[in-house]
Amino acid sequence: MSMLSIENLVANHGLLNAVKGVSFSVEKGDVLSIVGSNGAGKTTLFRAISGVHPIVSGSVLLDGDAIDNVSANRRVEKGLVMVPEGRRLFSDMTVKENLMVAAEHGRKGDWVLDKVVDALPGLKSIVNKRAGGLSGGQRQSVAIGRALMSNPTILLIDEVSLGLSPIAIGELYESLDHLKQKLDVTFIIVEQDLNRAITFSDHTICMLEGSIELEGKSSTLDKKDIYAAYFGVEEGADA
Ligand SMILES: Nc1ncnc2c1ncn2[C@@H]1O[C@H](COP(=O)(O)OP(=O)(O)OP(=O)(O)O)[C@@H](O)[C@H]1O
Repeated sequence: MSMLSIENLVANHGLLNAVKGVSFSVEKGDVLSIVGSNGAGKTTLFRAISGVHPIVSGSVLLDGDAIDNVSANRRVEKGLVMVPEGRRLFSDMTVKENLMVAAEHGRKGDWVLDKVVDALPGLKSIVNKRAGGLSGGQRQSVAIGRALMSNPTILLIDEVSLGLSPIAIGELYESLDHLKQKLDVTFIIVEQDLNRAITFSDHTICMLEGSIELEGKSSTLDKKDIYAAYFGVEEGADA
């Protein structure tokens, strides 16, 4: 049985059909990257899986059980945790306070403040700083740290590297690689940087206009095919 199965999921924004019957499964310990151009439906899909965006039809199954009627908070308690696009930190609170909020509301487990602070780049030196004054890389570290405080079994990270400097991206992926090896966590990431997405993941899905255009093992997918799927180029056309 797959750890997470998405079956024919449909989600709208008003009259706009943003996710058009998407299906895929993720096995325990697997890393899945979702790529696709702006507006492909990646964020809406993530939000629907997390329970913060309503689904029109289809189903989300966690360990074989449909969780469609389970609230977003309960999904976090079950281990399904999302790092949203834009990080969404409490700007007036310190890093530590941001992390402790998640500890109160998430699953209990090994991931406590000291361990989280040690696991992510640069957190130690900013733990008492206000989140509002942090750089993009620092904010992303705190956002991922906050998710870890909920002791996730499945961690969805939307737009891992968007808006970050190359140095911050390098440091962040170094930590994520480390976490991937050490942690019993299944990762699903949305990543604009195709090379990072492919290198970090076991499987890749490319979305186009709300549907899955291409999917496969990251190590065997041809980058040319991914680019074609990304931009919706017809087979045989010049990419
Ligand atoms: N709040 C909203 N209200 C109306 N339409 C929306 C809203 N959010 C997204 N959309 C539309 O839904 C579609 C899918 O958007 P979504 O943000 O899920 O795509 P995405 O692949 O995550 O793109 P991006 O990389 O730009 O975030 C797009 O056509 C987008 O314009």
